[in-house]
Amino acid sequence: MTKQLILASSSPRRQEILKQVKIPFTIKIPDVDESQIVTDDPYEKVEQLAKIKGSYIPIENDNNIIISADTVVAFQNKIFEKPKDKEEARAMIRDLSGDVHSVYTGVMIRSQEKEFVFVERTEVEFWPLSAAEIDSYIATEEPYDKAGAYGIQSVGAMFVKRIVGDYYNVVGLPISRVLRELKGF
Ligand SMILES: Cc1cn([C@H]2C[C@H](O)[C@@H](COP(=O)(O)OP(=O)(O)OP(=O)(O)O)O2)c(=O)[nH]c1=O
Repeated sequence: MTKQLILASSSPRRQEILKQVKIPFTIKIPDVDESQIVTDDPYEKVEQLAKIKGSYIPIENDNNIIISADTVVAFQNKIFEKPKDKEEARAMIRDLSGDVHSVYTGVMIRSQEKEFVFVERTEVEFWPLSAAEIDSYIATEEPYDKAGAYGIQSVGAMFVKRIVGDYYNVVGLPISRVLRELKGF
């Protein structure tokens, strides 16, 4: 029997990535309070949030497979989620400027029989950025619905000098690992 994939995410980027690999899926949006996870460890944070999001969606039959994810940016000992305003976005990009940070995405894959959770990390290096570059970027809509206040897939691409790891992990869904793990379901 064919499996029915359900993406438990409101993120348009995660939807786009899954569409790109031409797997049919439906969307259900988890309504969870992300602030309930209080930890200084980015790995633990995305792992736990992916689990909470994935567990929120009910499994209706044994064909259902649910995929959920959570992404954060980690720089030194700080975790950057979505900036709440312009000042926070500016502070995040300033911190990331001229330095290397990590992007962590936690993923949960869940069926009636089993569940599997994993975390991927991608290293991203930013060019040193001028105050004018940062100001013109935070004046756009782009930073505000993205962890770390930038989108590598959009205008934020101009900040990126180098990455090590899966590009799609930065955008919010490490698709090649997801596809590999799905074979076990
Ligand atoms: C670093 C980075 C993050 N992001 C996005 C991916 C995620 O959508 C978002 C991090 O927020 P998340 O809380 O992981 O996800 P979400 O709230 O957008 O969606 P949902 O919880 O419903 O699944 O940041 C980019 O689009 N590009 C980037 O370069």
